[in-house]
Amino acid sequence: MAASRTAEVVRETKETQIRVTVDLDGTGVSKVSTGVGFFDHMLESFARHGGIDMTVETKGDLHIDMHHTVEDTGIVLGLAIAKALDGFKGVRRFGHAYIPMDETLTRCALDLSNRPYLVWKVAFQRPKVGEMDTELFKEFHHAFAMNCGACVHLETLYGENSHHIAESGFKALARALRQAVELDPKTLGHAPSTKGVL
Ligand SMILES: O=P(O)(O)OC[C@@H](O)[C@@H](O)c1cnc[nH]1
Repeated sequence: MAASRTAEVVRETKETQIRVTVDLDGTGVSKVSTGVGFFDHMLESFARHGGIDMTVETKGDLHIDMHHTVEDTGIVLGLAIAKALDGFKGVRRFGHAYIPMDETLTRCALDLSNRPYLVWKVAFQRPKVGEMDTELFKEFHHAFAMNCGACVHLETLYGENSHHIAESGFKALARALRQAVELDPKTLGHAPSTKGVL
């Protein structure tokens, strides 16, 4: 019986108080509450398409703006997934996904290298989606990648609608991650790296 790949991370600052739980071998059931409706929708989509059971409880200083809420949630979600992966042993390590949403096509390629990096080739035609500033989506993806230990390349190949561009990005990240965290019989028991450790 494989060890459970679950984790809980709690992070409290003067700006945000966040609790995240993940189960990497779930079926994408989520309970999300950040105080930002569109962001909740994106995180629910991330859980569903990542096949990750997830709870996200974020209380942030929204009276200032949404920046801390969105960025810090990305930090804690990244930390929780890295904690559940427990040294990346036995996983595929690499994942990629192409996600169409109507007129939009987005690509994500991801490496659980433990050398975190973000290549962001996503542009929006509108400053907001719902009540969210579109500039915050990069903040989330950057915070997530840095704290998950993932090298993430996310690119909108083409698209117009800002909802589709944002959501296809969360779906592409989720589907690429889902592939990367799959257990690989060829790497069980050791890290998938020629240097012997990630
Ligand atoms: O996961 P789906 O793409 O089936 O739908 C999710 C929901 O976001 C969908 O209603 C949507 C369609 N266009 C923008 N959003």
